[in-house]
Amino acid sequence: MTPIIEVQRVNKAFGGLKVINDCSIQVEKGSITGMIGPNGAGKSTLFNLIAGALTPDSGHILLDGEEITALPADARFHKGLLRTFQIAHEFGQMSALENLMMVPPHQAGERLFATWFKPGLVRREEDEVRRRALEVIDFVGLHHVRNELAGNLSGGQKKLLELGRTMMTDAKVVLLDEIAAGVNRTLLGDLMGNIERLNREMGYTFLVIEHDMEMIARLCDPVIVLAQGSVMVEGSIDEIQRNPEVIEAYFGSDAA
Ligand SMILES: Nc1ncnc2c1ncn2[C@@H]1O[C@H](COP(=O)(O)OP(=O)(O)OP(=O)(O)O)[C@@H](O)[C@H]1O
Repeated sequence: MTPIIEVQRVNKAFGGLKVINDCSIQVEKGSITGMIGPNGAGKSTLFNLIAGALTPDSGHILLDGEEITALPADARFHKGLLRTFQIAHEFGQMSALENLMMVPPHQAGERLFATWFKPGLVRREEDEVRRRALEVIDFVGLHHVRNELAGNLSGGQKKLLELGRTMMTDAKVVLLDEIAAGVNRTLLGDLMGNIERLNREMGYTFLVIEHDMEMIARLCDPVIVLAQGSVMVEGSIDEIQRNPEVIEAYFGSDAA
């Protein structure tokens, strides 16, 4: 196994409340790893620690073998670790396509001197960004609404657009936080299909927090179950669903 994310014996408390408890996980490069657990288990806190929105009290976090524990979120982003919905939300008054074109950092068009002295270069880069944005909008199935204002898209279409914005970056690892919430089943099917394709065809690794078990079952292997801030079990969805400890944690002792 080649881990792309490693969380090593991480602890995090808020005031007196210990939320992450000597927690260690590994996410294998090229996997779609799921993370589930009862409410309050610490899933979002762990995501915040991995993405850099929070700093651990102790322990280490590695990306592709490199220690990132002390790096701020934007430095982690530039290393290819991306949390969806971390990029600013869509610009409602711009079209879906323009929203994708806004994503690439350091566009030459934004550099004043480049605009003055190298207009040809700026135009070429803009053409390239536009070509890529058109490819991406096809990929996420939003070609038919590419010229609609992003603010007029449905909630599910906005999530597809967000996934598209992820693809405009050079992300290697994407943290998906409860993306199924509020998305209708048809669009959710599209979203899952696109995540699978990004994984298979473009080598993205995903770490997914999700309450929607259908989505976990279709996409994720392995699945990590977090309880009280540390890993309770890890395995395939079938192993997880048969595990008496997991059943107990979710449904109480009566169900075990
Ligand atoms: N900034 C904070 N300050 C104080 N307590 C916090 C903070 N963030 C989270 N907590 C507490 O930490 C615990 C774990 O929260 P967290 O959101 O990580 O759990 P979760 O597994 O993501 O839960 P859910 O499935 O309900 O989203 C909860 O008891 C929560 O109240």
